[in-house]
Amino acid sequence: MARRPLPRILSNGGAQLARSRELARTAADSAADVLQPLITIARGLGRLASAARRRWAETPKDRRGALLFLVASVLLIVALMPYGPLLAAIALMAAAAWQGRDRTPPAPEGPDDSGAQRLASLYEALVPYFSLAEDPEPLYAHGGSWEKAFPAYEFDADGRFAHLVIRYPAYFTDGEAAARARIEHLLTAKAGRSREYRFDWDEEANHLTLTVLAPLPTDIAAQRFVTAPGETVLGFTDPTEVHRTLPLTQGEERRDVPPVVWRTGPRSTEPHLLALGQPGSGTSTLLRSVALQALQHGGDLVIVDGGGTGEYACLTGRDGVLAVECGLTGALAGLEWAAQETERRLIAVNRARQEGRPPPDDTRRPLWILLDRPGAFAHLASADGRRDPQSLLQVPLRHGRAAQVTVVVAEQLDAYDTLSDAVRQHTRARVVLGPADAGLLASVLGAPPPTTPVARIVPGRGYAQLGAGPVHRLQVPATPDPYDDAAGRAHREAVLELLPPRTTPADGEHVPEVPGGEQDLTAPADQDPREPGTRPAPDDTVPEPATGAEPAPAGPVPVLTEAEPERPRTVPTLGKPEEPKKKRSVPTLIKP
Ligand SMILES: Nc1ncnc2c1ncn2[C@@H]1O[C@H](COP(=O)(O)OP(=O)(O)OP(=O)(O)O)[C@@H](O)[C@H]1O
Repeated sequence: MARRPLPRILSNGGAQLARSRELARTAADSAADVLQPLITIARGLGRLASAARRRWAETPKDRRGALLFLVASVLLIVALMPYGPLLAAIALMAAAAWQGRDRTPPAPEGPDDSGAQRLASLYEALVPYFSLAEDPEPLYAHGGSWEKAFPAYEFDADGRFAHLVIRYPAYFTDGEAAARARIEHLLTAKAGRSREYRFDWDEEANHLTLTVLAPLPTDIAAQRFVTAPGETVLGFTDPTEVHRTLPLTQGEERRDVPPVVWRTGPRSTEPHLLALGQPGSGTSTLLRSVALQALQHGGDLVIVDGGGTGEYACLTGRDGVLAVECGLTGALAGLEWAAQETERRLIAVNRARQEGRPPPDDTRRPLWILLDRPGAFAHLASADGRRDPQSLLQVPLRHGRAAQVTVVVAEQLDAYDTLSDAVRQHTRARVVLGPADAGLLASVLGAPPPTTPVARIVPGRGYAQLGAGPVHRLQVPATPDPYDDAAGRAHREAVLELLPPRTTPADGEHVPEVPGGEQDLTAPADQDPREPGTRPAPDDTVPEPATGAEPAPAGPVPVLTEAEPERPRTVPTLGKPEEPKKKRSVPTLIKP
């Protein structure tokens, strides 16, 4: 059953409190509107009373008696006159209303001088794009007035555009990407290149709205996100883009941030993910973040690291991590096992369905195949005359969804062409991190982002698109390698806290302690903490892997012989009927 988060008011009250505050503010505004005349009269009475007090204080003491006598006489005459008290009350109220009127001078209409100058210069710059010689009543003409062209505008404290609505003539070809791009480019230049903008084209009304976007938060550390099983937070985006927020903690601070949530599993329409980026843009960090979340939801992980830099060493030997492979031989073995496991699950699920039983438990635990830089292996494999590990992803990619198998591939942008067709076809969830021009983004994501590229890109910053959905700006939570001394200590500690305990090693197996591991983040630089966790490629050869579509020969799953005592599960011989009652343990890929 999906785990529901506690009502927020019980934990920190953030969203609920904000909603209550909003309601209270609306009620107060409505009440203020209704009670406005009363408020004005009361304010006026107060002003009259203080004027009377002032007058009394200014009157010399010897003349106060005469003044008092005069006031008393007036009051007496008024009281004795027919309708006197009524007329006096009306006069007093009128005087109070007059005195109590709002005297703040109205805000000046229109922009100040510098704003007007900006609008006029932008108008002139747009004339060549939005005018035609044959137009008898041009909206844009040199020396014309910008008032009709810009129905709404706002400036920030520095006098730069914060929001702008632009009208354009109906004949402008707003359906053409190139024509739009020219206008967006010009507006970006005129509004300042250092910021990010969103452009919304209303083709029906011939309106273009420019909105300045605030930078996405870069200080969000890895943590237990409040998500349901099957949901993975890829990162965080703009509040206008998604209708959901996640409660986050940052030390003492709590806040709600809109996430980009990717759904996996049998009902997902984009069950596999491809993350691309320039070197250093943060794709490995994204994979680490996905891995930690998968482990949080009880998934099993097979990690294959083509980069070979040991960035996943912190996961080696952890409960739920079946393998962290960084050599070609290990990668082939791990991926072949994953392909066979996918087939086994499919057969088991199918058989259960035919027999009218629910799918067996050992097919329900999510299996994640995380592959970082497969292009490096493709090159090695072809040089060595061996199989490209990517070919083993065919079955998990094509059929993994029904078998709770999810594939995540990270690759560098310039190696996009080295990805197999299966990877490109079946990874419908896409992320691009780091600098990339609009054309490249459109070809990788499927649609161009509706925002301008950012001038200075921090690691983990990019765009995400899930299936045919909108393109979101994305900032991946900081999930550094905890053994990377260059990363911030708080962020590394946050990752260490999320790591599951180490799996109890099977007989004779020794998972070495990582020097300076969880406790000591200040290990000397000359110690390489990554080394012990990673498994170098063994020299021995692996059995020639079976093709994804063909059933594997009967016998043990290659290389993977260690038993995991806590979670015995059956691994049937692929393509053959499962032998009743004969159980084999799930292989642990850590040690041959
Ligand atoms: N979301 C993020 N927040 C903060 N720092 C990040 C983030 N993503 C990456 N970094 C930092 O940027 C650096 C590069 O990150 P990472 O290794 O993940 O990039 P990469 O794309 O995998 O590069 P390469 O392929 O060259 O290894 C690291 O120091 C990492 O800590």
